[in-house]
Amino acid sequence: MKSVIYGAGSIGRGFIGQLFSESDFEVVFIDQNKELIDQLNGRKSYPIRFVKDAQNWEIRVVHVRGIWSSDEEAVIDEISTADLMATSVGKNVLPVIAPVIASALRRRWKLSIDAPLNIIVCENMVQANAYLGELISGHLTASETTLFREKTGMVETCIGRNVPVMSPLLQDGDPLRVIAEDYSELPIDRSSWLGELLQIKHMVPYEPFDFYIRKKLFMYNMAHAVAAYLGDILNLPALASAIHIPAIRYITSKALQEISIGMAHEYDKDLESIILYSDELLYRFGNRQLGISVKRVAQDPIRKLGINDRLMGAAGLCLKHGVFPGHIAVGIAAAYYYHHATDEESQVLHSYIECEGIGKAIDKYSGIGLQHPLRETVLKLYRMLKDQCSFEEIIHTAEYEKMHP
Ligand SMILES: NC(=O)C1=CN([C@@H]2O[C@H](COP(=O)(O)OP(=O)(O)OC[C@H]3O[C@@H](n4cnc5c(N)ncnc54)[C@H](O)[C@@H]3O)[C@@H](O)[C@H]2O)C=CC1
Ligand SMILES: O=P(O)(O)OC[C@H]1O[C@](O)(CO)[C@@H](O)[C@@H]1O
Repeated sequence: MKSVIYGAGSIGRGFIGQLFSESDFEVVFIDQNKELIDQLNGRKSYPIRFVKDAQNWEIRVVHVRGIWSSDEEAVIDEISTADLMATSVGKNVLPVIAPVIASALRRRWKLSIDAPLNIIVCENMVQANAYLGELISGHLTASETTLFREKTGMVETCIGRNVPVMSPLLQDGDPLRVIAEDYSELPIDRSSWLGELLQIKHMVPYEPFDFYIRKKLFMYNMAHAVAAYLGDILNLPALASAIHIPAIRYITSKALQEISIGMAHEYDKDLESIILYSDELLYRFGNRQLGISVKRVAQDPIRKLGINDRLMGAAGLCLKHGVFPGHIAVGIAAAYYYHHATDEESQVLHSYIECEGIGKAIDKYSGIGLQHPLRETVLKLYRMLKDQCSFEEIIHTAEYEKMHP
């Protein structure tokens, strides 16, 4: 049985590749990084080093090879004959790979391969599966779109394992090595899987799935983002260092408390178990060995400030249930304040704020218009950050705003 993974980066190699390989699939990676592909083809295996507190241990992922994404004919050939597929390229890259997947599916139908192809879409986004499905349909005719719906499962998941961007230090002498957390569950939305489930190690089908995807994005990713944007203000390179700063830990844990209440109400879940998950997150964020950088977590602030993404999506859910998300608002203000020479989106955001002002920016990018209940709070907090107020003053304001929404 053959699996194809589009994207041989942190999650491709550091998570999905391992699970597919350990489930006895051959793993074919597609990536634009030619050097990486050549190395995978030369060695047919790679190491994953798991790090936890002071311990670490290594496994070897075997039965792998690679295809360079510019060799489009080979890519189409591999996808058209795959038994299972996943993507882990980043949300912004999905429009680039969609036409190639469409061509591969067309080839598959021409070859009369009748078995459904399930594509697990491993990107940090609510309904990334539907999004990629629409992008693919955009390259198919009406009758092909019908075939697409009948024969392709666009599978929704949420990735809980954290895998850093690999630096030479983390690679520790092997460019193929990936460092990872040992968290292994791969939850999927059962209703989006077509046909009989394949046996994939650690894959757990859930139905309904909404709770799981929102728990990941609005709790894990939201809290990670809050800590990262605040950590950047202190020029901290490592996320683990940020979360060990008492004021940042306090704001992040209060933001988690806000969304925990929102989530418990929205999904009629036991608050205690959600709070336990929040505590687990704060602990996991402190894993220094994992080498997660502030820059990686903070990257692409425009995407992360989107109305349904981790910050505004979480804030919206809180407001829906009568919880004023004053501490999540600190994260939103800090994301608008984020400005890095190497982060394109932060450059665009910064220029827009310079020209049009922060008021117009929060309306345009996060839908925080004149009537929005968070508007005054975000504006106030943003200005405080700009005036270099201390985190203690920011916390004081966030708490005042909570009491006087
Ligand atoms: N790293 C993590 O801990 C987690 C990441 N995710 C999500 O997983 C997805 C992938 O993230 P990472 O693996 O961290 O990113 P990454 O940057 O490490 O990997 C992406 C890979 O895709 C390749 N790529 C980019 N454009 C391509 C193209 N046009 N054709 C072929 N290959 C291309 C890159 O060369 C790279 O190897 C993202 O959507 C991310 O939000 C989700 C949860 C955890
Ligand atoms: O991958 P994105 O969407 O840029 O978001 C980064 C977040 O995703 C992760 O890679 C894990 O979900 C974290 O490092 C961080 O919280």
